[in-house]
Amino acid sequence: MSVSADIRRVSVPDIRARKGGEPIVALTAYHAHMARLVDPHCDILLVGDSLGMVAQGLESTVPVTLDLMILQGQAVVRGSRRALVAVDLPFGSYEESPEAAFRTAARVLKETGCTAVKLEGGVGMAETIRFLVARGVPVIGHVGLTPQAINQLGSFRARGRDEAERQLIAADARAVAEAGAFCVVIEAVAEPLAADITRALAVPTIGIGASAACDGQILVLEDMLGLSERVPRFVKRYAELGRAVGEAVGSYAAEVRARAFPSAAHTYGGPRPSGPEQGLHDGEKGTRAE
Ligand SMILES: Nc1nc(=O)c2c([nH]1)NC[C@@H]1CN(c3ccc(C(=O)N[C@@H](CCC(=O)O)C(=O)O)cc3)CN21
Ligand SMILES: CC(C)C(=O)C(=O)O
Ligand SMILES: [Mg+2]
Repeated sequence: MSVSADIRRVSVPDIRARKGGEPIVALTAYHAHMARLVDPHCDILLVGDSLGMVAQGLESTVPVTLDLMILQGQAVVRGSRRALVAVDLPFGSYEESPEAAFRTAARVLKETGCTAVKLEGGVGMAETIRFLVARGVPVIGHVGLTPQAINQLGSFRARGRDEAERQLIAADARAVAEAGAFCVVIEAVAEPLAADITRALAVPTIGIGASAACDGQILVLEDMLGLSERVPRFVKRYAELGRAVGEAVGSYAAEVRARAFPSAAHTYGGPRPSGPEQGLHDGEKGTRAE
């Protein structure tokens, strides 16, 4: 029997209640296997549209489709049990009208089983956020650097570099919070602005390249694991998994070429697989939910 049946997911009120308290830990996840590994440590798993750049090799998040977000959202919900799962609404799926946004968000909630959606934008999206929240869709706001606007912005640079732009970003954050967003992602702004916004809002702020002044932090998982080729300057690499993958695959390739793999232990009709070489299989058995 599963011991997990009584583990309740982090809820929207749980996140709201973290304002000014213990920092919120969030990471992106796109796949069931990574969700399973990350879930025990996180409050929020975001199925970010950055998956288009990280997993699809795209130059920006603009081409990411709703169908892709739903497929990966399903995988992350299946792979997790504790964290709140939120899914990014991709470019073109929500901006046209509050009604269009609701249809999109309803599909995401119904087809993935996630708890919340995230959408980019500030003052211009406040009416849409109010419309969604009034109809049972929890919304995470996203202000500062909004990557879906890359064609207007020109580059993924830090935002709020002059006072006028800082005022606009602060107004965006206030507008999405007042419209009912239960937390707000602030991307790529300097600490004083992030601190001002965090003080001004009644809901938690979650920073990415927005300093320790925020109520929580989020990073793209592949970036902090050392799997991404290039990372924004605000990323700290907590592991070098890219190197580990290269080494493992190099060993495999060398053994295949030398006919050292597969040995008898990994061949049907040979000795039963057991011992330290089989550690991966043993380990998986021990942590399965069923
Ligand atoms: N892998 C990945 N990680 C991310 O954090 C991320 C994505 N992808 N895709 C969507 C957005 C884009 N993001 C980015 C991407 C690059 C920088 C960056 O390196 N900025 C440089 C300046 C780059 C320039 O001037 O063109 C900087 O120093 O801030 C910042 C945020 C954050 N998001
Ligand atoms: C980095 C976060 C905030 C995001 O929007 C994404 O991964 O798409
Ligand atoms: Mg995103």
